[in-house]
Amino acid sequence: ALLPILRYPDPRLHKHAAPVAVVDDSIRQLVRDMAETMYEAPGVGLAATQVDVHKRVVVIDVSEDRSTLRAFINPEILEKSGEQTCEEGCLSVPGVYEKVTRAERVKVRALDERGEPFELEAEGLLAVCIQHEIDHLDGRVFVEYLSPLKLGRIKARLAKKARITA
Ligand SMILES: O=C(O)C[C@@H](Cc1ccccc1)C(=O)SCC(=O)c1ccccc1
Ligand SMILES: [Zn+2]
Repeated sequence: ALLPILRYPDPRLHKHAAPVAVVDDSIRQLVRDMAETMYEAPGVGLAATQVDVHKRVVVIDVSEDRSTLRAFINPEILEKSGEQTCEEGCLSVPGVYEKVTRAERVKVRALDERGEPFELEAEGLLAVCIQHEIDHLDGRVFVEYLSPLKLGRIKARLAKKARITA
């Protein structure tokens, strides 16, 4: 099912997600709904926080042909190296694309949809996306890395847009 995506600056985007205790059918259904929502947006990633479910679940698909869905449950970054500055977007902050500097490579450990632990070394957009999504689980939104001046302008623009659509 398509899930509604919270829009910044919704305070629920700043809640800290709780670890998943058991990867059961309800978590697998959440992964399916998040994947459907991500592909429809469209996006290359989605964190459960963004659909107001405060559990540590992330889906990512950075493949060109949108055919490689990856689920990360209770993801943890084990190692980070290098630096890269990448233009990022966010489904919770529509229409805003800004450069953010993050680690170039990450080694991440997570559970898959079967509840099996796995480790993945990622670089490029996949590494950027993993860091962006884990930030969501920790209640962080990428625009908060920008200067206060830029963040102020973004908030003003979003507030204006919200007023018109309201
Ligand atoms: O808000 C999110 O987590 C999704 C976000 C993930 C992300 C994108 C780029 C850099 C870092 C993190 C998005 O997917 S924004 C939309 C987007 O970038 C995109 C959409 C369709 C095709 C390719 C990219
Ligand atoms: Zn985002």
